[in-house]
Amino acid sequence: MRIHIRNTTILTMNQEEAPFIGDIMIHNDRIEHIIPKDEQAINPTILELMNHDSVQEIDGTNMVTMPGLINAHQHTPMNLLKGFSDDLKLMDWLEKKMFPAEARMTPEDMYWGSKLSMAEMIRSGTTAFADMYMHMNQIAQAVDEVGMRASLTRGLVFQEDDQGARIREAIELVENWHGQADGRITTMFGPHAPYTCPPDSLREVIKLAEHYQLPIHIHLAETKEEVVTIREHYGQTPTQYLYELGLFEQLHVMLAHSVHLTKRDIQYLKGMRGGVIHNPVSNLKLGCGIAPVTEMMQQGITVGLGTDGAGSATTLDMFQEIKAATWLQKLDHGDPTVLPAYQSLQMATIESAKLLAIDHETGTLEVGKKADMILIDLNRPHLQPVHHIVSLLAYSANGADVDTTIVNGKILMQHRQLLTLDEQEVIHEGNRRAKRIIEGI
Ligand SMILES: N[C@@H](CCSC[C@H]1O[C@@H](n2cnc3c(=O)[nH]cnc32)[C@H](O)[C@@H]1O)C(=O)O
Ligand SMILES: [Zn+2]
Repeated sequence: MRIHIRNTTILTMNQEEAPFIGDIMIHNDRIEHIIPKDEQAINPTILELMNHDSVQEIDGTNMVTMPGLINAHQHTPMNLLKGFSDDLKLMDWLEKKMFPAEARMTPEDMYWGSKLSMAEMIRSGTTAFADMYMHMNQIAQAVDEVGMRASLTRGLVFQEDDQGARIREAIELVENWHGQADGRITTMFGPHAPYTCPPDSLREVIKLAEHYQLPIHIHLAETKEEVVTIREHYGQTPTQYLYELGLFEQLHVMLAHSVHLTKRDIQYLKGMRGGVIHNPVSNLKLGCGIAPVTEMMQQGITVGLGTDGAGSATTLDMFQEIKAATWLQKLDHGDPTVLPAYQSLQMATIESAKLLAIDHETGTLEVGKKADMILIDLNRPHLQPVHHIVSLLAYSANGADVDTTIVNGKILMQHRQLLTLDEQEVIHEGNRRAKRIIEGI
């Protein structure tokens, strides 16, 4: 099965390669050819291939084709809790609203909540995401059916009883789903956060991750309160707490937030495998603070982008995260030259791919990589005139400008029509379930 994207402006996100007009040939799940226009005439095999009748044609005229966006930190079923509880401090929001609501959520709620998030993500140009939640089997099922790429983690909190059940669920997820769904699903282990994971529990999860040779996905230093709590309990910063437990010795680690870091904390993270997931909109909305993104990048730490759950994020539109990330850093440093447009797009593509340990497969458009890409329609007033495409994409585009979304060589949305899920059914089911879950909280 081949798909030929014709006459499109190609932004490969491979180093600082400038956008160019050309064609892309997809063969099954991979990128087979990327052909600049001026090379087509001298390449008869390509021309012969393009005119083959079994090729599905996509007219990419007036569209930019770029790597799909990668949301490196999500709690997808929380889309059912979007707008249910806003304007609260994190721990109040978590303890008084989220945890009670989550206690009512059934495995089927996770399936439909995750599908509602995936509908929103596909529409706004996200092709891969990292999820940390519970009842992960149903979420994996939804990912398998819808066709997205996902890194899945069973989030582990150790404040309540029956920890065994949660650990068993985490191991089942890894054993049943890692590498499944045509390789689109990968898995990690997820101790929730320093303040919900005492040392012994954290050591247990680290041992598990080392045994399975899989990464760790954890929240870190999101709020000032967390820093105070950990200092009171352990006399350390949250980062030092993780470092002393040996978290960074062998494992690939994804650290969500990492807002409140001292200079010494950043040194602890220097040279780590994996890196930091920056969630600027969530940090803004929860009043958490501004993560030291520029400083971490200067130390060579990989920094990708995520939205966090729809409970604390406002939408799952990664174009919004891109804008918030670059504009926050410019404001924080009083310097408009920090985190320029191209670098902010890299955070949402290849840098997030590195965090999910899938950058060998996706994150840039290169021959041989997986065919995960989006087509953005420039033919609209807010994206014209086209002086610098990279600036337009970083500073002007939004999720509604995405016309087509392709994952693993399969078209999930074309001309803004979702092709692998029934959007009205998902909206109906999501509403029905959300009402029950939040009743009386
Ligand atoms: N509550 C579940 C664990 C789910 S893991 C993911 C957890 O992270 C929580 N969460 C979502 N966003 C944030 C955030 O920004 N900071 C910390 N926790 C969050 C979310 O509400 C959820 O409880 C259990 O008891 O097994
Ligand atoms: Zn989170």
